Amino acid sequence: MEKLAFKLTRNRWKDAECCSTQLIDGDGSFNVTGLDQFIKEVRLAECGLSYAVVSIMGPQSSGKSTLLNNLFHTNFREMDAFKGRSQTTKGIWMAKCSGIEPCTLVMDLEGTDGRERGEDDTAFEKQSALFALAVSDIVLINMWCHDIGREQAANKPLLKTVFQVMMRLFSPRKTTLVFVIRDKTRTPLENLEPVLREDIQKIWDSVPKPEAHKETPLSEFFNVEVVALNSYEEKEELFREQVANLRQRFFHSIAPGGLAGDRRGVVPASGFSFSAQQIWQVIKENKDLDLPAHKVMVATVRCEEIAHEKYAAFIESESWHKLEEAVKTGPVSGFGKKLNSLLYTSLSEYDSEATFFDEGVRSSKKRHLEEKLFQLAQPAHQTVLGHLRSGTLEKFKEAFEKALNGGEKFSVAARNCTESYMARFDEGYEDALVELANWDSSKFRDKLRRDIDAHVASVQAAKLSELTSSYQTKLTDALSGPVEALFDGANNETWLSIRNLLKCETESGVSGMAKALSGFDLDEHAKGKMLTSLQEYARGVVEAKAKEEAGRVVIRMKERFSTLFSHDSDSMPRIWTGKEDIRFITRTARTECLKLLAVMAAIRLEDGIDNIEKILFSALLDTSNSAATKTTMADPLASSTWEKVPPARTLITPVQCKALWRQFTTETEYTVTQAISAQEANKRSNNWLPPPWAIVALLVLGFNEFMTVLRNPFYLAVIFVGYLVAKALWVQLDVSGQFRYGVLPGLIALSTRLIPTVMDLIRKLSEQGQMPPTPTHHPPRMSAAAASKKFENRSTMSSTDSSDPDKEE
Ligand SMILES: Nc1nc2c(ncn2[C@@H]2O[C@H](COP(=O)(O)OP(=O)(O)OP(=O)(O)O)[C@@H](O)[C@H]2O)c(=O)[nH]1
Repeated sequence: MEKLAFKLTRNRWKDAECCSTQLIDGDGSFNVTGLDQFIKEVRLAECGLSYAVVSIMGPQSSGKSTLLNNLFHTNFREMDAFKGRSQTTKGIWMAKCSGIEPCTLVMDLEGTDGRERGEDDTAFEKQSALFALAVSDIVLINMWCHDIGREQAANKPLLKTVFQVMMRLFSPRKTTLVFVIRDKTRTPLENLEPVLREDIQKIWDSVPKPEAHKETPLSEFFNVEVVALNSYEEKEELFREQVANLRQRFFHSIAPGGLAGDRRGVVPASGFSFSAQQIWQVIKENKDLDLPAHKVMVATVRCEEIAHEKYAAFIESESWHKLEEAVKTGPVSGFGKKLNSLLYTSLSEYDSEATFFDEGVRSSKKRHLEEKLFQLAQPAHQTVLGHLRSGTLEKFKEAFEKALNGGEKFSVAARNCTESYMARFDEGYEDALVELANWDSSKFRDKLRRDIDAHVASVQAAKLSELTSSYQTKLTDALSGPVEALFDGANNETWLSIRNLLKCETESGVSGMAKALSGFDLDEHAKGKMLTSLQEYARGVVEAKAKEEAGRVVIRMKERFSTLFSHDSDSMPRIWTGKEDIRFITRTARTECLKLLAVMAAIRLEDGIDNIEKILFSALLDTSNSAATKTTMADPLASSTWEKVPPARTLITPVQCKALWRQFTTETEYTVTQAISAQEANKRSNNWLPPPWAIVALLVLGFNEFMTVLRNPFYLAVIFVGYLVAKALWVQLDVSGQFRYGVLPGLIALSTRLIPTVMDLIRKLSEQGQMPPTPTHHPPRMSAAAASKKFENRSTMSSTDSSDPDKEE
């Protein structure tokens, strides 16, 4: 039905094309589709504000369509003259005036006073009149010439209606009313017009007006023009001529001074369809029509629509898709310009389409569109900046590492690389800058700067830590071994030597590190702190070593005691022959051990004298300080602190010293006892002669037997042989050696060795008896085995009693 209502017809006006559509049907339904199609066909949207709308009102079958078709070369349906007067135009029709500039639309309204609707049905008449007044710039009022001055004129109710509804338009636009007098009589127009104007004024005066317009003249609302035409039916030629003249007045009707009224309420052409729909809806709902508010409303809706269209077009555009995809994979060269151009195109399209709408609405909707577009595009921009930031950071790291590996000073490398890569970021930042959006993306720059600084700081921390630990290792190596060696030979000069060593090594380490630190961008405070820390570390190494040595002081003391006790002044091992003064040796060794204990008792890295050694000697070694004295005096070691030595520097407290000394003496006592035992045994072994009284008694009592033996050579020989045998057995059995450890062990050892030794002797003697006499005087050459055996025997003999030369003989 709606499709049918729209027709594109080639009318009788030769080459001109005329479009027309039924805008509102007889039932008051608005033909939205038909109108939109019509607007598209006549390309009304492109007209902006350059278009005009003309309507015609008048009694039914008064030749309205005929007039419009002749005047605007349209193709409205006309009544067939031969069928009689009946209604042909239902509702409101619209067509484009052909050949008139600017684009002029004309509306043919259903005739008033129609028999088809019945006498009382004036609702549609009023509605269509109000619609025509709200939408049109020019309203033609078609009237019969013979109705002028008549009380019962057909157009009187129509005019009343027009004036009444005009009051319902808030701040209405000034409309031009062109009264077209049809079937002009011979009465000249000059005479007819005053009568008509009088009629119009009367009607105006009779119309009830709101308080605000009580005194408002007609001219405030309308420009009244009067035109008279001869009868179309009777004087067609003349009619056409007059119509052609009238047509001229519709050219450039919207220009200043043109036929159209003021243009205050005009809506842009692209909003015409929506505006017309809304006006009709308001009229149908019988509400007051506030044209200014309506204009804003139309602007709002249309601007919103345009903005939405532009936004959708932006999203769908291939350029945007490409750009959006490209930024996902990495930085895009010229991103800012590309995005800016896309945004600019979209916004300028909006501007050009919405240009004729209310400025306030237009700007606000543009801002909204901008916001939406920016919101859509900003993530892509941020992605680009994200790529730029992370890429720059990675490149910075590489360049920085390369510069450091190339031997550049840390601070110089850090400064140069930072400046260079921040500048590169700024270039990329500029490239990605979207002028229209002017997004504040400084946070990316700030973040990059923070990341670079953090990286530099972390590398610096690592390098400094590396440097510190290298110097610490150097100091540990330089101090640990020497300090241990110094403690090993602890004496009164030990701590002085340690202090000198510490000072020397610390100074060397600190100066080396200070030189290395000059390459870093450190303030004096931080530098000083690091150097102090190194000094403290060196001191710590010494202190730790001292603590470690103090922990094993008893072992050290025992070693020292053992060395001094068991070796003489030439470091030769002692043999306890009995001549040694064990007491003196023990005391000397213990004195040295006590010195060691005194050295290890406290850390002495500062100059200063303490009396630890004195206290230890007086308490532990001084023999004059007898037990009696000790009982009367307080024990100087019954304390947990040393005088003049703070607890932090104390390694072994007095009480601990006492306990350690006790442990030491107990553990070394056995060595001393062993030495004493060895000495006594030695003495015993060397003292085998009987006591002198026994010798004297033996000589006195055995004098006669002795003389008998001396006088008898046989006895002498037997005694001599017996002596030799006994002597051989003594040597073989090492009798003196066996009895060194006591009588019982000596007897047991001898009993086990006696028989084998006797057997061996007999065997040797028998071997010597069987040996043939030597042919020469030279000593016989011994076989290797015999020589070896002899050597063995000699060495056995010498080892058993090397100190006794008689035995060897
Ligand atoms: N007397 C006279 N008749 C005319 C004139 N113009 C047209 N007519 C005739 O009037 C009749 C109605 O013409 P339309 O143009 O259809 O009139 P209308 O006002 O459009 O009719 P509706 O649309 O039905 O209201 C036709 O028969 C025309 O020939 C004129 O100037 N004088």
